[in-house]
Amino acid sequence: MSSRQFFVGANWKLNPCSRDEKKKLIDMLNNANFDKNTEVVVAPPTLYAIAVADLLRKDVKVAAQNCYIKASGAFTGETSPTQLTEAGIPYVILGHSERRTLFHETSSLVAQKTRAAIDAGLSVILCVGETLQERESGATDNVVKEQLGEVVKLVSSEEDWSKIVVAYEPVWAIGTGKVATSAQAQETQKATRAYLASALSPKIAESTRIIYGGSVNDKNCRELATQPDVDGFLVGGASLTPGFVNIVNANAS
Ligand SMILES: O=C(CO)COP(=O)(O)O
Repeated sequence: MSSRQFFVGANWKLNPCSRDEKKKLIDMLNNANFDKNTEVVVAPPTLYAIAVADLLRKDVKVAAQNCYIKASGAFTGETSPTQLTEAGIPYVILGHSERRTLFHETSSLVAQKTRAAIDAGLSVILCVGETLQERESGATDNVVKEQLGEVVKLVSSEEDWSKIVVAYEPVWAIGTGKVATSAQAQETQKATRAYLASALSPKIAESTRIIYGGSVNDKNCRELATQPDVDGFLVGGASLTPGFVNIVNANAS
């Protein structure tokens, strides 16, 4: 049994749209019985982050879904990591595959964002993962290494890595209902930890939480949670449903 604290993140993506839906989700979270040993983080759309943080129980933290590399300046439409810190938002998701694909974020930019976020005092949920084509061609571990390698160039101290949760999210499993098997998640997450050990240090590798994301639901979460290198989940669609409570409690005995 590892000493890493189980971590479950809710990535609401661009949901919900109405105030009513938002209130329902917050009520669901506030009334839930969560395992005390699990760290729970909710990432609403940035526009709602402050309001959600105000309304949410205080043992659940709030994350933004993205931020820029600069604190301020002429960068229309962006959110600065310093502004997030000032607003009392402790976490940010970076490198999500939707941002890499739809908004053309490179691994180098994601690494710069990670550096800037940590410098501003934020913790980072750093997403990595391969496409179906990359998995089928046997490139999974190399893709994850390349994505993490850019971050390792800019972020290498033990203190900085204590602020990072790595989210392994195979692109083919996101929003498709096609969850990775627990063996697939374990294999890639074990390889990811081995990479962190060789690129940084065994100590950093051992203490960094590596979570799984991609079609996690309240049916498949318990089996995934039994894997030694699965330290939690980043949940999309199912985080908008009452089943999210069971996912948070997937590691509870
Ligand atoms: O992208 C995800 C979490 O960041 C996963 O999304 P789904 O759980 O909807 O597959």
